[in-house]
Amino acid sequence: MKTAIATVCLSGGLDDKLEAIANAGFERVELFENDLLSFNGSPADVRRMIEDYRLQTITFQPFRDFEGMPPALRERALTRAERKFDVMEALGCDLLMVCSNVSPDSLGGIDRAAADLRELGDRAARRGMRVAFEALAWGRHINDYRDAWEAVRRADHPAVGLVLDTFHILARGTDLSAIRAIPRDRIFLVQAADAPKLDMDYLSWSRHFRNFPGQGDFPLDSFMDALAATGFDGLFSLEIFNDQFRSGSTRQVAVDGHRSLIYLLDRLHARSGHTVAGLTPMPPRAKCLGVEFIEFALDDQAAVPFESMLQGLGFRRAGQHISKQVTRWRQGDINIVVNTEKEGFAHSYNITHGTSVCALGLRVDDAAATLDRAQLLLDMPFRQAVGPGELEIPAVRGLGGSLVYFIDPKTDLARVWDIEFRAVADGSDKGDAGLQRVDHLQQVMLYDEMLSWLLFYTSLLEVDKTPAQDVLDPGGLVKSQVVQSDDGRLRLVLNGSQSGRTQTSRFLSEAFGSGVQHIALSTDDLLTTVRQLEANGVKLLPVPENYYDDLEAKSELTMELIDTLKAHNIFYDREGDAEYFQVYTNTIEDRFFFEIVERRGYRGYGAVNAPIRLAAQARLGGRPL
Ligand SMILES: O=C(O)c1ccc(O)c(O)c1
Ligand SMILES: [Mg+2]
Repeated sequence: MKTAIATVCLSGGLDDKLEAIANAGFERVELFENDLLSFNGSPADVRRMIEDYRLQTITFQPFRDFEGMPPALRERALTRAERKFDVMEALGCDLLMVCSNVSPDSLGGIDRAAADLRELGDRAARRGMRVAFEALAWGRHINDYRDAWEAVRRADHPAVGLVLDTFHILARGTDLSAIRAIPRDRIFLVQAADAPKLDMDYLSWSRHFRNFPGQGDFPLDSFMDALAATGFDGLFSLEIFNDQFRSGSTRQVAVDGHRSLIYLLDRLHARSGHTVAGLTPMPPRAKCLGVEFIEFALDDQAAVPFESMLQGLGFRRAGQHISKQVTRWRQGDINIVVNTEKEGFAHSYNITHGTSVCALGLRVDDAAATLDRAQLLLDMPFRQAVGPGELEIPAVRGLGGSLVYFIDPKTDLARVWDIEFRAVADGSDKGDAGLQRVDHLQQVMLYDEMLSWLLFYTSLLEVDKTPAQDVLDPGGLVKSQVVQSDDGRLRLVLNGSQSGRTQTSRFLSEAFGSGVQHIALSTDDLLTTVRQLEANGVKLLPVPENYYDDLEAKSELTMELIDTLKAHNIFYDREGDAEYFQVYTNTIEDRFFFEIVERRGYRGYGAVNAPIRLAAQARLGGRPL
């Protein structure tokens, strides 16, 4: 397919938009009339600028309120169209996109619309141009793609074709099967957009909340299957009206757009097995086998209390890097890497962000293939100098400029701990707390970044999103979006907030950007773990008594169990027969903390407990451990 993006998707002036579009790897654009009108230069100047970016203008749009006008207004509409053709001639664009009429003056009737489109087609053809007709979901008479197609079919003109815009089709829940019967050369343009499920009028939904394929809830894959059944191989463009995108980073949104398109076509390819023109085949989404390590960047001073906290949590010093100031701490299947180097990536990360997680190591089935896929998805690979005897671990840039490393079981990467680390004696007098695995990571980000990172993870790894939730923080609402693998081996909670006073927002300002705010580690027996933590001198986040009174009122737990939970500050949640137990450490440097969980068949994250936890943390104001 010949992929493109509409200028309306992005923020900035037309020149900023075109630069971002070209830099994101697009070769074609849909030019929105407003972007031309607000540009300080002639259509010929715009044409030159577009050509300088080696872009091609595939369509000029929208042309409104055309079909079905009563005779007195019909002539005016046709004259208006001629003026657009003049502009298009200067732009070097040959396709005018006409959206269905919303005017109260317009009249219904497919034959009337067809006759108007035929006349417009004649006029376009005389100038070597074409027109493409789209049903707006809120069109006055034509608001269903099947009616738009019928009008185009009856117009029976080689210069008149159909636009399929997934928003208008999927927002109305229109049956997709009729798409399969449309001859592919009659579809002049496909516009792709996703959107969250919302209960609102079509126009507001469309103009403010569309997002890129894969970021919303629409069944785009079903649409793609129907489209592919026609053999369609033509113009395929992103057309997203989204307030956030239009105030966001032009560059980032353009890259996200291209990534979403590549991923959409990749899914089509994976389902059908057929080659998709315009798509470089790529390795499948990486199966994530777990978190191999979490690396912290610290300075020498911060490392002292941090490492003593790790000891309190039952971690043992297990290895020292062969050439760097990097220590491996271990418990169960969990590896925490403490990096206090004075140069290199972790050091610069520490200078910018303070004590923080600078890298995640993910266990995947094939690390090299994962990196290949990442590059084809326009993710940013990362390389740094590798010392003698060290491994080059494939990595890409992740949240906040941190790194995501890929480790696999089939190469030397599986032996990274043996190759790059030498064993050291521990000497800790603190007991092992029975922590087994990384259960989940919570990453905090700007609200406007959430859709970007959702797409980053879901396009690269075999993880899927669950419905977003609003969590109440004493300082405002926090939006929380989970991405996780089916088997729970990778669970990420992405949090963002539009309020400046939430824990989420404080993290962003204090850590100078997005990053990991908390790490949840799992145990098979939380009560035993907590007793050991207490023996090790670890202070857990105190939970208010009211919580347990409420728990007693709403659950069927025995008084004895509730008393135990209360005595140890354990949160509880239940889903059917599945149970969840959680405790939190106090915050470190007022922003980072650990959570310890025991899952008994439970698949959630204790969202009901989050407001109480956030309030308790806000009250404490992050007392050091
Ligand atoms: O919201 C609109 O008016 C509008 C304009 C052009 C389009 O292609 C579209 O899908 C919607
Ligand atoms: Mg459209």
